[in-house]
Amino acid sequence: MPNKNGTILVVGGAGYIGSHMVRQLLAARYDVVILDNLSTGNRKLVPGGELVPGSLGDAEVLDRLFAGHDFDAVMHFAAFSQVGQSVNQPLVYYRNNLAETLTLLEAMVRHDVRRFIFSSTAAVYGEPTAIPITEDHPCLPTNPYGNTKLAVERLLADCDAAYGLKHTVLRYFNAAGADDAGDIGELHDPETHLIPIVLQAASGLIDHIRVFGTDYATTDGTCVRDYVHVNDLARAHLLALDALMQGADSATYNLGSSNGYSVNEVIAAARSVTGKEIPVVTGPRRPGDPAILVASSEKIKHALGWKPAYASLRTIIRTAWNWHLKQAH
Ligand SMILES: NC(=O)c1ccc[n+]([C@@H]2O[C@H](COP(=O)([O-])OP(=O)(O)OC[C@H]3O[C@@H](n4cnc5c(N)ncnc54)[C@H](O)[C@@H]3O)[C@@H](O)[C@H]2O)c1
Ligand SMILES: O=c1ccn([C@@H]2O[C@H](COP(=O)(O)OP(=O)(O)O[C@H]3O[C@H](CO)[C@H](O)[C@H](O)[C@H]3O)[C@@H](O)[C@H]2O)c(=O)[nH]1
Repeated sequence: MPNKNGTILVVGGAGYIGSHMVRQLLAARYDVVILDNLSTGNRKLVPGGELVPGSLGDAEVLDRLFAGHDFDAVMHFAAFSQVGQSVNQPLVYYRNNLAETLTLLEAMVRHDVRRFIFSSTAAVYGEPTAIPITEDHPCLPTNPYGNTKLAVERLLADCDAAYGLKHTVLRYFNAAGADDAGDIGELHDPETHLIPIVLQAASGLIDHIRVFGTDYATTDGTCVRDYVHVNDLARAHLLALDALMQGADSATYNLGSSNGYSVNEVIAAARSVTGKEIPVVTGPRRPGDPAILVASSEKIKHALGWKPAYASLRTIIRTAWNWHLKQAH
């Protein structure tokens, strides 16, 4: 049966969040083309659609892609996203996250594709002055990664004004969990995110989890974050896509659960879900980590009716554990 809803280019669709997006788009009967250079992604995460290996900074590849398909919209997940690495290699980050995105936007304008959904981040806010963080909180990133994302946000606003490029900016807080089927999930090498590392410690793949800092001004001294399920992130994109298809104006939304959990609380929840001991050692703060990041997601709730379906941290961890166990076998 032919797909009826449209054709979407998913850039970075072989990555963690992008692969969950591809699955939801296919389920919602969109045709999906994935552009991914597999730099941090993995072919085995791609759940369907047409994978075109290549870089979004390659104008020739883009021209061929846009000439060969009638895209209704582009979803852009491709980026490097390790904060610490961005501090040491800013040129690599500005090249990959900003310059390559410029090439993609140029191709879109050239081929008259004017709907765009962008994966931004809580890192655009920097050190928050108020919690929960609303979208009108000042944007003062504290690292090059956040700077590159904010630069793209500003570029998008200018492209809307000049070329009518309608876009939705989605500022994710901490993406976590895996699809319930257990066949796609977080697969980074090296892994830097808390929950997958905690689960590696639970299964004995690593000796312990190191807690970065126990002297923050939080209830137990460890950093507080807002964990949001990867399928909830993908569902927000579907809602944003629907809105853009119906002529919505450009908008910026936070995506979080609005609940904050400390690193110690995440470890405790993981112990309870896995039934494993999870050895912990404490270490110094990781440079650049704000003490508390918790989203207000009221704006997208009101505008698009989005609400996380995976509301509890335990449920989120359970889906990640399910994926982790299937990986091991
Ligand atoms: N994971 C999180 O908690 C989180 C939080 C906030 C924002 N984000 C943003 O969400 C997006 C997806 O994150 P993720 O965790 O799925 O990352 P990921 O590394 O798993 O996925 C990124 C994908 O993009 C591809 N890619 C990177 N550069 C490319 C290029 N130049 N050309 C083509 N493909 C390229 C990679 O191969 C990979 O498949 C990123 O933009 C990230 O900055 C992630
Ligand atoms: O081995 C570890 C790994 C992480 N942490 C702590 O766990 C918390 C969560 O860390 P993650 O690395 O999982 O996530 P971040 O909050 O650093 O980063 C997330 O949010 C950022 C925005 O602030 C970016 O968007 C980034 O891409 C996204 O993964 C932090 O307090 C971190 O210090 C540890 O204690 N030990």
